[in-house]
Amino acid sequence: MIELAPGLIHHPGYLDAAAQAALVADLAAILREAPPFTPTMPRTGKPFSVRMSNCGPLGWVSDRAGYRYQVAHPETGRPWPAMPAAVMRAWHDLAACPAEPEACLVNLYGPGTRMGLHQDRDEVEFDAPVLSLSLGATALFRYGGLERNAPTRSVRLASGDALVIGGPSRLIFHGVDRILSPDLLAPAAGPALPAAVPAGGRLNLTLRRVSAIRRA
Ligand SMILES: O=C(O)CCC(=O)C(=O)O
Ligand SMILES: [Fe+2]
Repeated sequence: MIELAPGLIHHPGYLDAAAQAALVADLAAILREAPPFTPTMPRTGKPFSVRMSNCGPLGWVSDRAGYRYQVAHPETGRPWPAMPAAVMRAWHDLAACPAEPEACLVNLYGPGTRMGLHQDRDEVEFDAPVLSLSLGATALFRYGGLERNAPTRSVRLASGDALVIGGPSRLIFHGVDRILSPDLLAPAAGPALPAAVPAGGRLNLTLRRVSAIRRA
């Protein structure tokens, strides 16, 4: 494990090849039950380039009305599928949090998809970390400080990597500059991703505690 900044902990190769393949199979079923949707920007309605789904009791959505968590898929109206046991295990293993995660956002990246610099701040509880798991093509992940204009660095997130965004880094600005094509890397790729993910693409899961942790 590598502490990139206080509370920002990279676990390269956290999931081995077998665990990645098993998680991809779980995600294929989740994406059939809760098909990827294209979120749009608040106010402008401009579409994101990343497509999304969720699992767990709550899911993150965005449209003209704003960013929010909700219990149902924005297009099917159905509840989100349950979080796979493997992602719950990763949370218990890495999050150092007394409460369960409530949302697992599933981001689908194609080779040209980016995600602009942002903070994850739609949750009520910031004492819990955000736990990220990556599958498929490697991403160039950018992270900075608590102000948008703070200096930034980047790290490659490869298939099987976990990243804990917590503690003093919980509200850092971060984003995905680009998805690296497999031929630039050795070894390439990771497991074959579900059909809903574009060829040469990437899946990223972020587990989040949304509501306040009840303290004794
Ligand atoms: O794909 C990633 O590595 C980051 C995703 C992210 O920042 C988010 O979904 O809020
Ligand atoms: Fe984020």
